[in-house]
Amino acid sequence: MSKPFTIVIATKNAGKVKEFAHAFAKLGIEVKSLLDYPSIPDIVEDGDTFIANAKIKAKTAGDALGVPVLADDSGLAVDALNGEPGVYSARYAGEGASDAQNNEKLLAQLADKGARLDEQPLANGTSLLSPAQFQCALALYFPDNGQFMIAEGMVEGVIMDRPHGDGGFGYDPLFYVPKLGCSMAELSKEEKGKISHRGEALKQLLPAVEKLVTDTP
Ligand SMILES: O=P(O)(O)OP(=O)(O)OP(=O)(O)OC[C@H]1O[C@@H](n2cnc3c(O)ncnc32)[C@H](O)[C@@H]1O
Ligand SMILES: [Mg+2]
Repeated sequence: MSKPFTIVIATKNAGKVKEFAHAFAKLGIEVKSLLDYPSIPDIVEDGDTFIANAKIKAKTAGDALGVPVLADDSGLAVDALNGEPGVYSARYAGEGASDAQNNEKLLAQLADKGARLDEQPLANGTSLLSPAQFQCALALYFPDNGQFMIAEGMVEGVIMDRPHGDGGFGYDPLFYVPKLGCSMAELSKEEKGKISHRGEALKQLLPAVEKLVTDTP
């Protein structure tokens, strides 16, 4: 049996790695991440947009490893906070902040603004605070010709005043998905992948990744 194709994802986020591994496993593709290549130094994400940061991560890792690399830059845009935290989502509560610290800061900022939707609270007493979107940019970089393929995805939700669920990562426990009637953290990887910003972007790049598999000797 031939060795499975491995794609490198330029991320150190274990939650993203699990989601990509789940999606690619169905195609018989294995996933490696920057957690497997500790010799690649931390990448400075100083772009103004998700696309710019995804390109920086994919190019840095792709040039270092000499193989095509996929990178994900993503985040949460909250209407009541004028689109914040946006590209600062990972470091909202400061450089190296944990998911719990970022979630706490998000709730504190929304409380400061007195953000609350007029609608009835959810059945479990939870209140809805502000519409929000998860956004994702993916960049697939080819070091042999310096070209990128880019895809974007987005999912609409509403920030709740308390966390629900223990799946996913990041802001998932605070992100209510109206069309499913639960939080993003209450979904399985399969369910999240079908509706998420990352799932939507990945769907667009899958044909290119499959071509990579068939073109690689
Ligand atoms: O840069 P890498 O190494 O990929 O990992 P990161 O966690 O720093 O990733 P980003 O720079 O793209 O920052 C995205 C942040 O946005 C949040 N985020 C992105 N996608 C999410 C998702 O599917 N669910 C919950 N939160 C998400 C989460 O807090 C991430 O840390
Ligand atoms: Mg990052």
